[in-house]
Amino acid sequence: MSSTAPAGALSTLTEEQRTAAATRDHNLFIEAGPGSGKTTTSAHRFGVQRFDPAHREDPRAVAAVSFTRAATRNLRRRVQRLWGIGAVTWPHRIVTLDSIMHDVLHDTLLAGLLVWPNQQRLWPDGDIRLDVKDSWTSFGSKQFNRTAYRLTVVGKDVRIETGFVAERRSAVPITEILPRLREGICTHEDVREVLAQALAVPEIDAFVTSRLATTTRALVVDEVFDANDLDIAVIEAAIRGGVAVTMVGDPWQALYVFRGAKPHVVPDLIARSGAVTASLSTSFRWDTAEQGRLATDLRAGAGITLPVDDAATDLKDLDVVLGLWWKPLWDLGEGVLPLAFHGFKGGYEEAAATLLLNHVTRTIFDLDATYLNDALTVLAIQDRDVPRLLEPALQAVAETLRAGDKDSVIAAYRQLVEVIATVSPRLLRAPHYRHTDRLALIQSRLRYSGRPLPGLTTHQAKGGEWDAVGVQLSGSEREALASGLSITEDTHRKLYVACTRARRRTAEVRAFDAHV
Ligand SMILES: Nc1ncnc2c1ncn2[C@@H]1O[C@H](COP(=O)(O)OP(=O)(O)OP(=O)(O)O)[C@@H](O)[C@H]1O
Repeated sequence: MSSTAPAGALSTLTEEQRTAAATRDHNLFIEAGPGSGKTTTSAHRFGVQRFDPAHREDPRAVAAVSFTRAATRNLRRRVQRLWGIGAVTWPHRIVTLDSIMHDVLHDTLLAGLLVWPNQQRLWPDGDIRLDVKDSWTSFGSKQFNRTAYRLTVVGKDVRIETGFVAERRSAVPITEILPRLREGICTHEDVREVLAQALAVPEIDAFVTSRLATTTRALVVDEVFDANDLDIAVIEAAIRGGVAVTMVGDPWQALYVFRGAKPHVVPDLIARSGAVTASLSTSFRWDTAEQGRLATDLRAGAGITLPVDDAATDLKDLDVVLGLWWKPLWDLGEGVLPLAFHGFKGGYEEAAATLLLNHVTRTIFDLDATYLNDALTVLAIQDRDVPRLLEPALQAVAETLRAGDKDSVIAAYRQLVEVIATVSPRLLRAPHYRHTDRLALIQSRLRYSGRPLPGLTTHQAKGGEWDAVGVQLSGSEREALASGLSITEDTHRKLYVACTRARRRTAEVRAFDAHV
């Protein structure tokens, strides 16, 4: 294994970026606004620490974590481009924080500090292998029901508690879940639940701290303002263990409050860690004075009004349209093709339509539909190559839609049902407007005379940049921009992220009838 870093990897950085990437300060906080090179600098810092000659013989890992797979992939790609493929060979790695949590829980079970339900029978030779899934939907469809379960830590035992919630809601019934839990299968959510309780036990907390210290010498935490309580507890355990922790983020771009992110407590974490702050003051994103001014004004809380583009006529000047929600993006008309119908709910018909949407977005934009993986999981399709293998069959469905009128939607739906039956055990229901409506949405985009623009929500756009960005706004979002954004408001931060993705120009996009 080579320990030599590519020469001159830092030469393209500004003085500020270079200092942040190469400083010998043990704990570091890299603070910066949009486009100032946070990801670029994180990728450099990862390599500097990975190839540090002082640690040539050190067996411990340099790790970088982010909160989403997309952000992790982006950082890994940049590190490999800068430092070569060998930069992330074992034990060094760039993974989601969920993956670190899984490792930590696994080690805690292996050390005998926690005992999984049915552990003796499951892994009699002590070779513990939890099988952690994204969700339960690959094992059964969501149904309206009241059954619920929770994993609790009682002494050393992980126990399964069952019961009922007050209101029926769409969820996989626990009759599908309980046998799997006893087979050592669980979800990332379960891992988090167990770990959060386990870390309250001083002996386990001490074990996790020392485990992190003995396996990891440096940790880069990307987008630290998206951390929730458990994330913060694990980062803090690493700091206590003496791991060199670099925290990178912009408090204005914290978007994951719905997943429990606590952007307001991160400054305390940084203060407690004794991290030195490195600020990156120059943004490389803005190619026009207008876009630079917009970003500065938004951050200063000044009111702004975006120029308005007509969704019927002006889209050709844009590269992408962003919105806070999926549905209003579809409402902009056939010139915008969003990468998802709505937040993924887990139905079979929805998953089938998502596979078709993915075929269309791949063909037109070379981009995956946002919930492709969820769709494959729900349809119990293990082979991730299936979307590629289905291309000719899905193209035939798309042709039926493109060539036909409204009535062809039902024919296309039946055709799609047959295609899915070749790769999935799930049975799709007969045509119903709730299922065929999604195909009608795709049909209008296929029949559009021009090339539609991709529509993304702010969450998908985070970390991305384009020349010209259209933003879809509701009345209250427009008013929020006009009266000035506040960093403490979740919606305002989403608007801030949407309006700071463009290099050259940001415009509001409205459907034609919204003008009158
Ligand atoms: N020193 C530099 N010289 C030239 N271009 C740079 C430099 N640093 C970063 N860039 C470019 O600036 C753009 C933004 O960089 P990057 O994505 O790292 O910023 P960021 O702070 O992570 O952005 P955001 O917070 O908005 O996601 C990229 O196109 C990157 O290549």
